[in-house]
Amino acid sequence: MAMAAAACCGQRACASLVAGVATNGSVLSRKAERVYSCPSVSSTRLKNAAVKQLQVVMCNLGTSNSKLKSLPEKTFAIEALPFRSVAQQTRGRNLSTIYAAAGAAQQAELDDGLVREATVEVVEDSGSADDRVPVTVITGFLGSGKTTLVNHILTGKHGKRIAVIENEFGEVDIDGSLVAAQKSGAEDIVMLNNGCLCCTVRGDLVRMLSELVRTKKDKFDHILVETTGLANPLPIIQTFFLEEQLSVQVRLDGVVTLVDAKHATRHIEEVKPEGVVNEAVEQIAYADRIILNKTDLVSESDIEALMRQIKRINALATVQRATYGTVDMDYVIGVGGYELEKVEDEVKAESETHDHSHHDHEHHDHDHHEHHHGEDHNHGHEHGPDCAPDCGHDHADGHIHDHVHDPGVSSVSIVCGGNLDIDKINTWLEDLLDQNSDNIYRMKGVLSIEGFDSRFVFQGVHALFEGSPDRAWGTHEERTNKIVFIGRELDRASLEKGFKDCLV
Ligand SMILES: Nc1nc2c(ncn2[C@@H]2O[C@H](COP(=O)(O)OP(=O)(O)OP(=O)(O)O)[C@@H](O)[C@H]2O)c(=O)[nH]1
Repeated sequence: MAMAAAACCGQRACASLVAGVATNGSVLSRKAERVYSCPSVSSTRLKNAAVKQLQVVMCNLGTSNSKLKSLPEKTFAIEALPFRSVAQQTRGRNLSTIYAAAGAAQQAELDDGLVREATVEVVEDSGSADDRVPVTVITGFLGSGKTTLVNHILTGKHGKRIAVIENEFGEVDIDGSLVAAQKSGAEDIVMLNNGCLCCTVRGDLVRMLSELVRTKKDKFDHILVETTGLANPLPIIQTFFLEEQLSVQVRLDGVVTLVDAKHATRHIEEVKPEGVVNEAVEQIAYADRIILNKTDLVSESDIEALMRQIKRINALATVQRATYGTVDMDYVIGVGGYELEKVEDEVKAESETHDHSHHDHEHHDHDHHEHHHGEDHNHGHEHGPDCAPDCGHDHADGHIHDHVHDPGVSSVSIVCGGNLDIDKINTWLEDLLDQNSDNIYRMKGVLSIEGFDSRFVFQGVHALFEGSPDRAWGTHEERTNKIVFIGRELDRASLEKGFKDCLV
């Protein structure tokens, strides 16, 4: 599934919950089976999709007819800021762009770049499988067991042919570190050893992936990328969405992070100078799957404490204990960490493990300092993540609170029933990403929008954001909103209040 990306949209990225289309400012019933949100990433899929009916939905001011007409037949592009409803746009807040083209025949009038009328009906046919090569990024602090896991995967009985890109600093002893890999006959092991993937050799990663796919695509089914122990996963993740050419060849299947049960706490708790990232924390925060490795070296209580610490950072990823990276292949391959179809499972699993009604998330207590926003208007108490939005304190009044919130990386989950007003949730999410996308590492959610029969799912990495209508709510299904943020300096109370203010 494609993710909208800044590079391809030419503006901050975007996706659309806008499934309904409107005339005269009113929202009509949704007709889209699937709304794609990025032209470049999904082009392969789109070419294969059976477009039943497709008309121009909406056009940004300034998007010319010729631009739309120049798109090849049976392709379309949609770009939009999150959750922006047609009503809002026609009121002149021209932040979104949704445009589509499926041959000129059904195009709506576009003379002045505004939408007159539109419907979208795109039906994905069964032959429209995504044929991009999946890539798993394996990360984890120095010595956590990454190569051991790679060897385990390469020697496993999964029937997949795997290529490996291995990033090491300096000289690498291939014979030593990847003996099993070589014996197992991995399709390709490519070394990247002149720097770190997340910074100096990112261009090399792009070239290598492209080259592998271009020359040997029929020789393997999956690519593993093993990062250095000090890599920050974010630039690597972004590469898959922002490099347009690459994004049509490969797709990021997931980030798997190894955590060394013996040493991780020390690394996680290390206080870094201002502006310096703590790689161990970042690696956990961006993970889709976490392997708590080397559990043979620590006690049960240490494992449990570390589990809690990991969950506070990343409430979305599943965590599995292991020794020598021995986990089921399904756990690391075929993760679908960026697929909207998987969002529900992840968000559901998270919400089931937490009792949200009691706000029982603990502080992410490493790397903390009290965060005083001022001394002169001290409310005489501290309130942090445990403080409910309706606690009676004004969270949004611009007053200076003596206010503790978590300056580290943590997760905030919000679960609540009720329907959301599409305009309000649009605006809230858009403002949130506008103001805070640097701090919001990942977000996933399932939403219930007033007036819509279908659920809406979305997921994002910083400003990269993708959303889509999902299946219809069941007749007896409770319409519950679930949303999970992972990020830095998340203010739980403010997020909860902002979200709940969007309820009708
Ligand atoms: N006791 C124990 N040792 C392990 C386990 N997993 C891996 N090791 C050992 O830990 C050492 C480091 O493992 P690697 O797989 O090389 O770790 P890495 O993350 O690739 O290391 P770097 O590339 O240096 O960051 C090796 O000696 C492994 O045999 C485990 O579960 N238990």
